[in-house]
Amino acid sequence: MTNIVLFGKPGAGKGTQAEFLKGKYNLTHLSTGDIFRFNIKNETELGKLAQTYINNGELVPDEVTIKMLQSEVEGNPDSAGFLFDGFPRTIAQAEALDAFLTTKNQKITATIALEADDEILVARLLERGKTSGRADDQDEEKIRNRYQEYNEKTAPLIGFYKEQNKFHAVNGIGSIAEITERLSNVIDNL
Ligand SMILES: Nc1ncnc2c1ncn2[C@@H]1O[C@H](COP(=O)(O)OP(=O)(O)O)[C@@H](O)[C@H]1O
Repeated sequence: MTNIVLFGKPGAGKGTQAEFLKGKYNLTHLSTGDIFRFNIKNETELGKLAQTYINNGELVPDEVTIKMLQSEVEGNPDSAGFLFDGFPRTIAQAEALDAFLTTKNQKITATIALEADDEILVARLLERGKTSGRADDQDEEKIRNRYQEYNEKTAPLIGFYKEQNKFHAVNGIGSIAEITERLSNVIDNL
């Protein structure tokens, strides 16, 4: 079983690449952002809980996010492996994920980061905001807040996975196909 964490700042292209990688490697794609947005759209209890955080560019509390992620994994018992996109985003989430996978005799195979400069990413998000309808993509202040959240809470995961020799990084600037190829090179050599 191959379990990959796709890592990167907001706008780095995780969702775009996941669409290609999931088919190529037969992985179940779990995007916490997509799951939250689906729940918001359908006005579920989870959606109501997450909405304010998301619209303000803040992280949804760990407790809520971890529980949701676990139930998504449990809901795919026949999966050949998972592509985690947008999770973990805090050390507490990463520890909970490791503990949870251990109970299933599984582990994270590798974490692959898509790297790009902040200015490029902010411009990409504002562009996406014109068509995505995402409130968190339309306001530069909320975007900045997501970067602050990333720097404070998510960036420490780089060290967490480096210590386990599981951290790989690829250049996230280039054509979509070029970047898929860079990611595939890493996965093929795991
Ligand atoms: N693992 C997580 N922990 C907490 N909140 C999350 C997590 N994943 C997604 N969210 C919430 O959903 C929002 C959108 O997620 P996502 O679509 O992955 O965003 P981005 O494009 O910023 O990477 C985040 O800004 C955050 O509020």
